[in-house]
Amino acid sequence: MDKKIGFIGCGNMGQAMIGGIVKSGLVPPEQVYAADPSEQNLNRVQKEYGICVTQDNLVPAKKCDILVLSVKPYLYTDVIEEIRDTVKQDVVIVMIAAGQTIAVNEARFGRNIKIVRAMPNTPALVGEGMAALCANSYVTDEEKNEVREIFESFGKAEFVAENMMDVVAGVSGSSPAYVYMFIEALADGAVLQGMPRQQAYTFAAQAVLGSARMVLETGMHPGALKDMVCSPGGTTIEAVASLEQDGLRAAVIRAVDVCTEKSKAMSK
Ligand SMILES: NC(=O)C1=CN([C@@H]2O[C@H](COP(=O)(O)OP(=O)(O)OC[C@H]3O[C@@H](n4cnc5c(N)ncnc54)[C@H](OP(=O)(O)O)[C@@H]3O)[C@@H](O)[C@H]2O)C=CC1
Ligand SMILES: O=C(O)[C@@H]1CCC=N1
Repeated sequence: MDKKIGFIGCGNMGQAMIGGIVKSGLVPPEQVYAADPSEQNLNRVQKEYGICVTQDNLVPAKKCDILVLSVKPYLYTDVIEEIRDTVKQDVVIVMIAAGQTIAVNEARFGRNIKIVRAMPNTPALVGEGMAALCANSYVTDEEKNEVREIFESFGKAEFVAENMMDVVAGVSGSSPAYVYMFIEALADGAVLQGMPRQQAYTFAAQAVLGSARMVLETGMHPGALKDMVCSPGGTTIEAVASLEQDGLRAAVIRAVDVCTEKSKAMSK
């Protein structure tokens, strides 16, 4: 891709996306820019990925064709105020913040600005991200495809209606955190039964990875895949019955629901 891609904010999500883009070879590292106040963050990405780094937000604003606003949601007002007179006329702004709507941010730019709203997740760093995208009417189909290509360079990406973005936060933006809790708990269970901790993380994480791939690659219903593991009178059904009793499903459904509601509340 012959485009310069910039990041304003180079924390957890910015670094995950930068890592994903550079590792995929979508653009050479010298076409990727990151601005952040933290020298430590900048040194890390500069050393690891060889991209251009700066503490001045106006550098990527001036140079980049696609500019990702990867700062915390509450900083959007100030950052847009800072960059809006410097960005290229036809720049595509990619907003990844939870609860930041296209309409509110169009108004902050105060002109017809191209905006793609996205909700990615940190597994982008290892090429297994999941992102939802939506765009305003100023973004051309070609530009939508370019932005999709960026997100697909480190995982899967789908365009959705903007009113789906809150639930995307609940089901894939935030859910890596719940999955890590599940992996940690699986490993704790194994440690309780005598397995060394590091080995327990490998066994737990590989079981989760393999199960996720079974869902995606076989296309089978998750319930049918679960049934294939449960031998009658065997070990698994003991564990499944115990999880049902302890409310695993209800807890997870509630977690996705409160996360989605929080994202909706942040939009107001
Ligand atoms: N983390 C995740 O899994 C996901 C996050 N997001 C979204 O990504 C955005 C960033 O989140 P995350 O990466 O977790 O947050 P982080 O705090 O890890 O990263 C934000 C970075 O922005 C820097 N920063 C602060 N002020 C400015 C400024 N004025 N100009 C430029 N950079 C600045 C921060 O520096 P300092 O620390 O020195 O303040 C920090 O390095 C959020 O809006 C979030 O909603 C979306 C999907 C998933
Ligand atoms: O916790 C948050 O608000 C961000 C958005 C999705 C994941 N992390």
